[in-house]
Parts: sequence; C-alpha cells; structure tokens
Amino acid sequence: MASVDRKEDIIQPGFIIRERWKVRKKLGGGGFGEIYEALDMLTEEQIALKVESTLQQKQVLKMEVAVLKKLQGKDHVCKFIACGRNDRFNYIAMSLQGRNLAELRRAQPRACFTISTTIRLALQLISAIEAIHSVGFLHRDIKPSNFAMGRLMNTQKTVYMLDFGLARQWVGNSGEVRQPRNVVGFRGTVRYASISAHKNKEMGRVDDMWSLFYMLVEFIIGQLPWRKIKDKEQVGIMKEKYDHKSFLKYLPSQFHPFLSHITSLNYSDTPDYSFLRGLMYQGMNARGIKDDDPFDWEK
Ligand SMILES: Nc1ncnc2c1ncn2[C@@H]1O[C@H](COP(=O)(O)OP(=O)(O)OP(=O)(O)O)[C@@H](O)[C@H]1O
Repeated sequence: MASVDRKEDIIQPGFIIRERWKVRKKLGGGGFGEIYEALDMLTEEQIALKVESTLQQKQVLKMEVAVLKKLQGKDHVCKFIACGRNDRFNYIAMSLQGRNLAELRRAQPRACFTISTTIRLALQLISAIEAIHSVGFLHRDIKPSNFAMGRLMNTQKTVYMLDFGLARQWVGNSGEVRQPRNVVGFRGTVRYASISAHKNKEMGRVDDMWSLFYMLVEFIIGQLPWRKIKDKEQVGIMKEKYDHKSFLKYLPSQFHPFLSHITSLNYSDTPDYSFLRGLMYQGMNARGIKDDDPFDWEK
C-alpha cells in the first residue's frame, strides 16, 4: 500500500535511537510505517528499523511486535532485536534482510521466475505461512513485497516473512477457531486478495493460501489478469468470473491438486501444508530440480 500524500520522513539519516542504532537510509515507506536501515553501534550489525508516527490513526506496530515475538525461533522470521517508543514515534528493530520478491521478479528479463525458482520459493512460503498459523495468527497481507531473501552468506537462500501489521488471531482461548464476524472491513492488497476477502468476509487460514496461489501464478506467468484494475469491487467481480483452472495450462501439473485443495477449504479448515509441500517436491523430482540449484537472481 503506497501512501499517496508524501509527508516528511519520520526520521533522517544520522539520527540515533537510544544511543545505539544510527539511522543510515530509508528503505521504504509502506501504508502504515517507514522502514530504515540502521547500524547497531553495539554489535556493528546492520539492522532494519520500522517506525510508526504516534500521530498515525491506525497503530499497527503493536501487533507487529506481538506476532514477531511469538514467531521467534521459527524459520523464515526476522530476529526481534528491540522495540520502544518516544513522543514522536513507535519503533521495532529487527534483522535486516535483502531484496523482496516483488523487486526480484521485476528485475527478471520477462518479469517472471522460472518454474524451478517458483517451486523452491513455494516450499519456503508454505512453511512460512504454516509458521504464523501455528502461533494462532493469520497474516492477511500475503504478497511478494512482504517476503524478502536473506542478505548474508548463511541466509541468502532463505525467504523471510515481513509485515505483521494486518495479522489477526484466528484461534480462540481454548484452541478453537474463533467465531467469524458477519461483515468485516477489507484488509490486505487487492491484487492478491481471496474472493472471500473481496466479499468482506472473515478471513481464515485458507485466504492466506489463496494469496499465495495468486503470488505463484504471477511468478510464473509474470502477471495476473486483474493487474491493471485498481478498483477493489471490479477486481472482486473479475476474480469471481475468472475460471482459475485456465491458469493451470501455464503451471506445472502439481498446481492442479494445489488449486483443488484450496478450493475445497472453508473458513475454519486447516490447510494441508504438508500435502502442498509434497506437491512441490513432486514437481522438483519430475523436472530434476535440485534444492541447491541457483535461484534466477543468482545466475
Ligand atoms: N527486516 C527487513 N529487512 C529488509 N527490508 C525490509 C524489512 N522489513 C521491511 N523491509 C522492506 O520494506 C518494505 C515495506 O515493509 P513492510 O511491508 O513491513 O511495511 P508496510 O508499511 O506495511 O508496507 P506495505 O504497506 O507496502 O506492506 C518491504 O517490502 C521490504 O522491501
């Protein structure tokens, strides 16, 4: 979500937080905050700082901190370093990752990834989504710019999940699926939203999987049919009319059971993450794809 009216940045390069983190440069400004690269003067490591103005209407950093803390120790998750606030902004410090998957795709010659890269990313993306679901939360904004590759020798083959600002708890106090609300405001990003999210229905774990499916289709084909349409309602109508099976002719055959599986799920169902990963492994075997083959951007 790019904000339209560009206000002044919350912090400037050179600014030091708690005598420890020196801001270097702005990496991006999303819908709900700004991301900076900073130097941890204690450890000499580069880190990422996400900041949110205290004046902002919708405060989401608190959710971000809660979910990131719950996810610590799992794969595909940034290291939580610290969080805090002052009179001007709230901030969270976490490990710094490399380029996000939207940037990496757009940098490819035909703006698409090979089947090999897509399938191996899919394996990691399924596990990342399973991880957030396993701690009781939905992500609700699964999209390529919310995943980044690591930037260090030992992390550059790993996908990291970003941005838990729209997360919501799906599990109730006794481990049951929370009762769905009848109508909810739309959350997420139009291009990757599930049909049910377009209809303002309560999202479940399946809706994160739908967004993943749209991501993977876009990776392979290089675009989605509704890419140029801004209007949320129109995109919703288009998705409803669109025969999703027609994507399959461009995709490895394993995407047929992938699509059938997510189509079969309802709000309260648990996706079969292992089954979906199994399909991706089948696709790798059928095509002689190896775990450690280079990704498209490494070639
Ligand atoms: N830990 C990180 N390391 C490196 N880059 C990051 C990190 N966190 C976020 N970014 C970059 O900043 C961008 C925006 O981050 P994030 O999605 O968390 O913010 P946001 O304000 O919710 O943005 P949006 O509304 O676009 O999703 C990401 O696409 C990513 O490129």
